[in-house]
Amino acid sequence: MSSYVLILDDDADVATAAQLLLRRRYTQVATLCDPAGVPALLARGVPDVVLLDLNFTPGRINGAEGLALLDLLRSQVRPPAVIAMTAYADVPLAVEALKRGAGDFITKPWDNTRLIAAVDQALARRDAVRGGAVGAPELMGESRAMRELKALIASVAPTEANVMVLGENGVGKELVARAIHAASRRAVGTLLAVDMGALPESTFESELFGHRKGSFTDAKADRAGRFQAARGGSLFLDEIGNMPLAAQAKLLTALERREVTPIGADKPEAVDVRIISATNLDEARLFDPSVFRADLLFRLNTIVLRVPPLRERREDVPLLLRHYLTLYQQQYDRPARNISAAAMDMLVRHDWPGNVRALRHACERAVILGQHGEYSMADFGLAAAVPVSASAAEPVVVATAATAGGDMTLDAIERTAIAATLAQFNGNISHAAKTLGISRAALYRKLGKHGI
Ligand SMILES: Nc1ncnc2c1ncn2[C@@H]1O[C@H](COP(=O)(O)OP(=O)(O)OP(=O)(O)O)[C@@H](O)[C@H]1O
Repeated sequence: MSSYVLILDDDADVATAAQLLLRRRYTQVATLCDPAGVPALLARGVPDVVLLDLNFTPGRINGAEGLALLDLLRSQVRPPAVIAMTAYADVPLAVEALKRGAGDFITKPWDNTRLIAAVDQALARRDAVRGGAVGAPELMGESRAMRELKALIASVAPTEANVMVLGENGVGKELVARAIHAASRRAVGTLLAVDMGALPESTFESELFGHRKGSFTDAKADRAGRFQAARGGSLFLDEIGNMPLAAQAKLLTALERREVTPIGADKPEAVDVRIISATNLDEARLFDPSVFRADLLFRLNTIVLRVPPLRERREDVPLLLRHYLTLYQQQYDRPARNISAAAMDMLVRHDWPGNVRALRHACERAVILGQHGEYSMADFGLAAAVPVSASAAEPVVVATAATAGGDMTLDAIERTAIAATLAQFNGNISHAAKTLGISRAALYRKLGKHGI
C-alpha cells in the first residue's frame, strides 16, 4: 500500500529535516511551507498522513491558523490522518486539535523514533478512521452475533465503566471502541488511541503520563502524556496484551489512583478518562498471570465485549463485500459490478483468517484487477493465499531458504515469508511482526501490498 505523507510547516528547515527522516520509510514525502498552497495541493491528491504545524505563522501562538487548516483537511471526502505539531507544548491547543479530528499530536523538537511511530500508527489506523463513508465508520453486520454486540455497545456506552474488547486481528475491535466512545457522554471529548504493543518500554511513562522539561536528556520541553490529552474523553489502549509486566504495574497505579505523575514533576495530576482496551490474546493467555497481571485485568475488564471472527458470522460476508466493493469502485472510479454466484458462494465459505481487514483488502484488489462483467473468485486473490489457519506451518526460515533458491522475485519471497510467519502464529500480527523484525504498522502495510 502506498504511503503519502505531507509535512505542513512554515519553517523550511524543520520541514526538510522531517522529510529527510521520513522519506527513507514512506513512498512519497512532500513538504509545504505556505498554507496558501494547501487547496491546490489537495486538488492534486489527498495525502494519507499530514504532519500539521499548529503555530503556522511565525510569532503567532494562538494556533488559529493551524486549526483552520485542520478543518480544511478534515473536510476532504477521504480525509487524511492528521498529526498535530506544536512547538509550545501547548496542551490546550493539542487537545483542541484532537477534538477537531487530529488523530495524534507531537511536540517539537521531536524525537525521531516517536515521530516515525506516530506516522506508522496513523497509517495503520487510516483504514479504520476512513472506514467506509465520510465521518465515523460504521460497524456493519446484521448477523445475530453483530446485533447482540451492537445492543451491548448501546447499553454500556453511556456508563462510565471501563470496557475491554476481545477478538482476533482485523475483527473490528477499534471500530467497537469508536462506537462506544461515540455513544457515550464523553463523545464531545476526544478518543485517543495508543498502540501499547508499539510503545517502547523506555518511553512508556513519558508517552502516557508526560514529562517536565529537563527531567531527562531528551526532555527539551514539557510534554503532556496521553492521559492528560484525553482528559474528559476516552483513551483507547490497543494491544494491551503485549505490554511488558513492568509497564503493566505503572498503568495499574495510574488507574487505581486516578492520577498520573509526569516524569520530573513533584506532584501528581488528576486524570479523568474512560479506558477502553483491546487485545487479540485468547482468554487463556490473558488470565495467565505470567502474561498479564490479574489486578490490572480486573481494573480494565469491568465489561468485556467479544467480537466474533468473521467465520462465525458468515451471513455478514455478502453485506461487507457489497459495502467495500462499492466504496472502492467509487474511489477508483471503476464501474459497478456484481459478484458471480460461484464466487459469492466461495467467499461466504472462506474462513477469512484476517477477518474484515482481509475482506476489505480483497475487495480493493478485486476492484483494481477485475476485468470482466462480474467479479470472479480469482479477482479477490484468495485462492493463492497461504491459509493462515494451516496447522504445523513450516518455520519461516525454511520457507525463505527454499524459495530463495528458486526463480521467485524478491516480492514473492517476501509474500511467502509473511504468509508463512502469519500461519506459524495463527494470524497473530504482533508475534509475526516481531519475528519478521518489523513494526505492526509496517506488517499491515505489507499485508495490504501483497493482498494477504
Ligand atoms: N463490522 C465492520 N463493518 C465495517 N468495517 C469493518 C467492520 N469490522 C472491521 N472493519 C474494517 O476492518 C478493518 C480492521 O478493523 P479494526 O482496525 O477495527 O480491527 P481490529 O480488531 O482493531 O484489528 P487489530 O487487532 O489488528 O488492530 C478496518 O478497515 C475496519 O474499518
